[in-house]
Amino acid sequence: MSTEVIQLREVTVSLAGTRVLDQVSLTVHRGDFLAIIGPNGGGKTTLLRVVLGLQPVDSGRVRVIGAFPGQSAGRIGYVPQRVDFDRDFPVTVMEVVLMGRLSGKRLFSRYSGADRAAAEEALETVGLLELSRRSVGGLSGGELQRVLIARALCGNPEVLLLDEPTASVDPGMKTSVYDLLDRLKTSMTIVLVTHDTGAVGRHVSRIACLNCNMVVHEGDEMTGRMVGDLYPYPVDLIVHGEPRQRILKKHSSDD
Ligand SMILES: Nc1ncnc2c1ncn2[C@@H]1O[C@H](COP(=O)(O)OP(=O)(O)OP(=O)(O)O)[C@@H](O)[C@H]1O
Repeated sequence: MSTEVIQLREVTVSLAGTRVLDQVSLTVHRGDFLAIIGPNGGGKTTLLRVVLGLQPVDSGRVRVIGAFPGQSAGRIGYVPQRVDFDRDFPVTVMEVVLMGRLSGKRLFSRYSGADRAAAEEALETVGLLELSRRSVGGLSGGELQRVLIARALCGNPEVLLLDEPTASVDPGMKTSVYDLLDRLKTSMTIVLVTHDTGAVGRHVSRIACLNCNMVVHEGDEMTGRMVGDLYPYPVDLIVHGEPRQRILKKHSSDD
């Protein structure tokens, strides 16, 4: 059985006349934990949308779990970068998480006991089971982020795609999101889009740098040179849990 779960070959995408992805090739294997980093507008969200089948490509080949993108919907969990919803809309945490079970269901069909059990398990995994009856409108940004992760987990996906899940959370919550991903990576393939250049190195198995073109680094080591090549401005590498001076010394000796 092939271990390739995501395969992009020379994929090019243009939006409003501008090339956003240029001949991007990427292979993600079963069990990988891949981080995609890159500057704003570098094409990271577009690439996830291509994998999800939400963004057609101009040219190139895309396969997701052996099928065309969009045909493996129930097997891919997606945590979007932003969710715009009316905070006054009366919907509970449990109801949002249950939406993760909608794939493959007929419209207006009821949730089963198995759906509810899966939703409870997903909420337990992200540590929010006690909030299941709360309205999502009253959640903090970090809590909402974990609810969205639970919604993605609720469908028991083989592959989890996350678009900047730590963008709006404090350092403590960030650590708890990474702890959660560390636990999940033993049972699923994870692709994480992030700007946490300092944090990813200690969690992921590979790092891909995307700025219209893609460079994949076979290893979890984030070096000053990698980051310097990617961003058009100076970036400090600060690895969580290590003193800043030690990191800067380590990475300046890489260069
Ligand atoms: N629907 C659209 N129409 C036109 N241009 C778009 C559209 N969606 C995205 N773009 C442009 O494509 C480029 C890539 O966007 P994308 O959201 O993929 O970048 P990103 O790397 O995820 O950025 P960020 O780190 O800021 O989230 C940006 O310049 C963006 O303005």
